[in-house]
Amino acid sequence: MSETFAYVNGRLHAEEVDLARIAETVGTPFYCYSTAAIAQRYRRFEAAVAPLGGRICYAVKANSNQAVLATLAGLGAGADVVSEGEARRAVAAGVPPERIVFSGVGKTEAELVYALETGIGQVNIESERDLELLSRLAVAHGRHMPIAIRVNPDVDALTHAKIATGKAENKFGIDIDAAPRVFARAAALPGVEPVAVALHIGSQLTDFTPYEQAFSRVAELVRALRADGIPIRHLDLGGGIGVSYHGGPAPDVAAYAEIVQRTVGDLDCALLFEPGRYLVAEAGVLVGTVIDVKQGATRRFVVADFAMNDLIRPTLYEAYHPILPVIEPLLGATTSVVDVVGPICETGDFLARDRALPPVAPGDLLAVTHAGAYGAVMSSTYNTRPTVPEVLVTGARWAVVRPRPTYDELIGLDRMPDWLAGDSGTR
Ligand SMILES: Cc1ncc(COP(=O)(O)O)c(C=O)c1O
Ligand SMILES: N[C@@H](CCCC[NH3+])C(=O)O
Repeated sequence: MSETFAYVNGRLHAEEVDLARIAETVGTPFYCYSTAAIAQRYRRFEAAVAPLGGRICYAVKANSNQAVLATLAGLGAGADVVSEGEARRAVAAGVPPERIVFSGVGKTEAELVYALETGIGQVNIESERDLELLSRLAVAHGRHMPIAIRVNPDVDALTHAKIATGKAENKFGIDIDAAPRVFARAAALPGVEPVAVALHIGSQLTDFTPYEQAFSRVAELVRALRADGIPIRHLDLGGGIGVSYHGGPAPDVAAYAEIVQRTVGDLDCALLFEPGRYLVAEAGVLVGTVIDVKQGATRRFVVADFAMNDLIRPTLYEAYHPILPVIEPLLGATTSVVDVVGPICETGDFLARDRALPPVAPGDLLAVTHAGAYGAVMSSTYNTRPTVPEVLVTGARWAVVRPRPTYDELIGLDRMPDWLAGDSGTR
């Protein structure tokens, strides 16, 4: 857990704010983010990569709340986006368009037009179709777009299969062996200027060996491209640095920077990094209330008011998130092994399985930690549960940065077709 979440007088705080106080006001469940934790991670990453000439474009997908984006923009971050929606979020939060990189498989024509009209700084090309379409649209709009071509280096990122992106069988990027041909085509096309090689091999990397392999392959490619007369000036090395969900030593960003230096440091390229999880995962907790504690025939269940629709990572990736009581347990309290589950009608609705927890009772507050990345952004309203509100803390101040919708707002998103609405409806 981040050091900015700690027990103070036996109550879990986010910086100087008592989480139980937020719960009284906002109700549960809610996400709570710490500005200090975000800033600390950002500065740590920046200190490691700035000496290499590296810039940071925060991967908006990890947590796209406007207040989080504005916090990171205020620290100097650009943004890595994968949809027009994310680009619009970044711009609205104050990220200058020229500091936005537009990545992603399957960009639509409308999204590329948006990128051109908004002055987005760089588009990362993921296919030959992307390239041809962007060139045509750029010419039609009288624009000139710097591009990176994202290569797929066929490297095993040694992470969960659902979040590995750099193996040949994954949908991402262009096969690295085909890259020289695609770069040559890009150099010949009007409206686009291939200036960078991009890659992103996966998420939640804790062993950095795959970076070493992938970056070495990219260095070889850059030398080959330059020999072909294509002046690569930038490298976009993606994100993926993991965090320690189990509380062990955190993956060391200085060791990562050392690999970057060793593999691509002599290419005289400006470097761009797209960290997401590293900057925000440990900066967030999901707080909920225990509704019930029930003993099944073979297992004991702690049923809380947070669920898989609020934080889907345990269900989707068998991910481990620590869970702490908000009121500190007595020293030496005995623990028992429980499943922490939500109220959703799915067997897969769990936040933790076989977890040793101190005694909890209905009404107690629990905090799921390391929940700042891929938490709220992946939430849904399944079972017609209102999306979980988000709170941002700084020092002793806090604010709701995304309110919980009312049931009327939630249900009111639906529309009745005329044959069901009003007097003429037949039911
Ligand atoms: C292109 C790209 N860049 C950056 C990221 C950020 O990844 P992470 O949150 O693992 O740093 C992702 C997601 O994995 C991505 O797809
Ligand atoms: N959603 C994933 C990370 C995906 C990264 C996107 N490229 C997670 O929660 O771990």
